[in-house]
Amino acid sequence: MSTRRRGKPIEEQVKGGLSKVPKVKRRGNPYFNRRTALPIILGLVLIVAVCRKLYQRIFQTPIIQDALEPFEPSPPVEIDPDIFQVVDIPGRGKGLIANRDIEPGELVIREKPLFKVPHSISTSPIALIAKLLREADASGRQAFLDLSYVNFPEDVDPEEHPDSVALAIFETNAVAAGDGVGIFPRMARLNHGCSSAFNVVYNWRDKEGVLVVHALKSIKKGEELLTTYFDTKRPRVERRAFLAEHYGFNCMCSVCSLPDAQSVASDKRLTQIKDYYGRFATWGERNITGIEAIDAVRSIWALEDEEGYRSERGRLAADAALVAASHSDSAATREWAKKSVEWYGYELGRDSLQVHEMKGVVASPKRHPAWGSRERLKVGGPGGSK
Ligand SMILES: C[S@@+](CC[C@H](N)C(=O)[O-])C[C@H]1O[C@@H](n2cnc3c(N)ncnc32)[C@H](O)[C@@H]1O
Repeated sequence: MSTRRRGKPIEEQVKGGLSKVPKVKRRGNPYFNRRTALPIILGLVLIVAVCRKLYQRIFQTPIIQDALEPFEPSPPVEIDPDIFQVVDIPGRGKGLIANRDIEPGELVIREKPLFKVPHSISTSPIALIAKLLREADASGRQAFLDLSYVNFPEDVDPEEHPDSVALAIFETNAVAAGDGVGIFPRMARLNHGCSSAFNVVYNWRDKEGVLVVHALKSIKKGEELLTTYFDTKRPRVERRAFLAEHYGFNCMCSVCSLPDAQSVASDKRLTQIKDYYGRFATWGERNITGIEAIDAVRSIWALEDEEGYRSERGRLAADAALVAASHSDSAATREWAKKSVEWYGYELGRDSLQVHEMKGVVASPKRHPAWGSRERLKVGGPGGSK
């Protein structure tokens, strides 16, 4: 079907209509005409460039890109091969147990995908996964087939339908990896915990083509390493329903098994955190002031401290730095950027691109790309009053 609009051809419309509109006479400028315009513009560009250089020299505020070397992934950090062991855990299948105390920010897994499936595919997923498995080497294929799976129809015999089993394994274990979804057999043994219960976070690094897992909190020897399978900032009843449907288990993590009164208090905090995130986002639409936006960030931080929720803080502090920079609050931009460096460091690694970028903001707040894009305002740093 044609998408062209019906109507008179444009020439006819112009002929009959536009020619009748009286022409507005252009005012002539004796100093600014076609002949003089180019040299004037070039002159202005030159003056601006010279002023900018002078300004940078006087105030020593090199732009972020100049202040730091361009980001290059550092050589892989060596991981202690015995940092955890894979063991059977009653009621959870296999899981990872720390063999020693682990510090926040420590790298525990760095893994290339066994294979990746793009977000949009033209063939059937079952056929694609079967093909990718055939292409994997024997040990990779075995590692994949050893993984657990759920939600397999009871009336179907797995022995007779190996391709359907492969799809179920994929659905139970695949995680986001840039432009696709990947299988990482070592990481896939991580079990789930909600809210304050998870202590490691995984993250895909596009430039390196690897998945990294860092400790978000200190983990004691003998403790289980737990990640989170989804955004758990919602009430227990909803979390459990989601996990039962998608992962086939009734969550009994330390947060889901809190006594009722404490669980209600935790649910309330998680809901409030989510609401404050929603409020914070409205600063983008100018519905709240920069001061109110920073207040929302402080409220999130305080509620998370109470809850023991530690994730996403690098990003939150980076967003607060953006608000502060937009309102030209240099001290606050730097303080929030410092927080961001610290928390991105735990969650994504001290060698991550995000830490590198936020170090640039700490070094030179006024060179934040959002600097001065809103009215001047003292919004305050993380230590300011609520
Ligand atoms: C990605 S796998 C994790 C590793 C898995 N336990 C194994 O043995 O390979 C996901 C599955 O692990 C189990 N699982 C994960 N977290 C759990 C938890 N907190 N409690 C019970 N089972 C859990 C569920 O069966 C889930 O479908």
